[in-house]
Amino acid sequence: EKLPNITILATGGTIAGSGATSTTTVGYTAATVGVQQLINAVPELSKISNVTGEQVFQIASESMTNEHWLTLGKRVNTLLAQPNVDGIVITHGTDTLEETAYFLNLVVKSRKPVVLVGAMRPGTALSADGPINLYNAVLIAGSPEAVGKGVLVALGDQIHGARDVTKTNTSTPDSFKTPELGMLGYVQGPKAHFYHVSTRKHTVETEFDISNLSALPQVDIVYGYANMNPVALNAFIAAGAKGIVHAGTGDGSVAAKVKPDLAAARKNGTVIVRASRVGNGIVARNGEANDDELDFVVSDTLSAQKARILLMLGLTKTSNTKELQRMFYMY
Ligand SMILES: NC(=O)C[C@H](N)C(=O)O
Repeated sequence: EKLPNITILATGGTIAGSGATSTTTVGYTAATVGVQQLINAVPELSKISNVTGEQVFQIASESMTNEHWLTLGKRVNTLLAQPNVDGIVITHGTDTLEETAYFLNLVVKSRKPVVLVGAMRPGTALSADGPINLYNAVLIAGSPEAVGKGVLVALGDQIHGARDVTKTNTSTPDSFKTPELGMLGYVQGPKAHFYHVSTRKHTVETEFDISNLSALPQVDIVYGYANMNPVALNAFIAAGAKGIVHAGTGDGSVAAKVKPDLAAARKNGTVIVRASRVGNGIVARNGEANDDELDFVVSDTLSAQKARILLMLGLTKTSNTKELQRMFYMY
């Protein structure tokens, strides 16, 4: 039987981290180990695939930028256009892994599997989770069942979809979950078992094209809380934000002290997306604010950090808020 050809793109993170002792599970250094060493640590990979490694970046994922995303997205598209590449695995820090996954879910132009993988413990730790997670990710990326399912995330023997997965715990190994909307499946056997797919469009079905982009429009997030004031919002506007995601309290509610400035920002041309800090549920259009009158967009169920990504990509196509709202209900 012919083994699938999988390219591992390494970007850093804890999966490439090392600590002082085997019990160092916090306070280690992320992004120290190179891609070949990650591959060598899992000799079982050669039984399930022909793996090739490529070091794209070597960073902790809290330092991920829009420019990193454009570089990574273009590299993924170039590789997947080659007939001798069957799938891609991306090793990544877990802090922004869900954001990179969702970005790629919207801009990868291929049905071939793309699987992001990270670890909550550095490779030097007792029960390091990186090696088994990497093995699972390569297995998924080489599975015919993973074709056409959008960008996937592999941690803890589970398969998650890029749109809905999120990091839910600062430090425990079971941190990655898809609350409420549900994960896609398991790795067991060793085999990828799928049970769910998202109904939202992704990869080859989207209207986004990054091939000629060297930057993305500036979009920032303002966070809602009791006693909130409009200082951060206005600072972002003054710094040139083309879009603002308002991570509001509850169903995306906006404090009375902030609403006039948010409305003014929209009148002056900034696109406003109302999201929620809650983490689950739909932000109701014309619920906690009169979005039709204020000309705001709602995030649907996207978290603020993912709404930021969709708004940036949406703004590369249009600044029409009806069109942008359509995208938030489509992706
Ligand atoms: N577990 C991790 O990977 C956390 C690390 N700070 C990162 O995102 O790069």
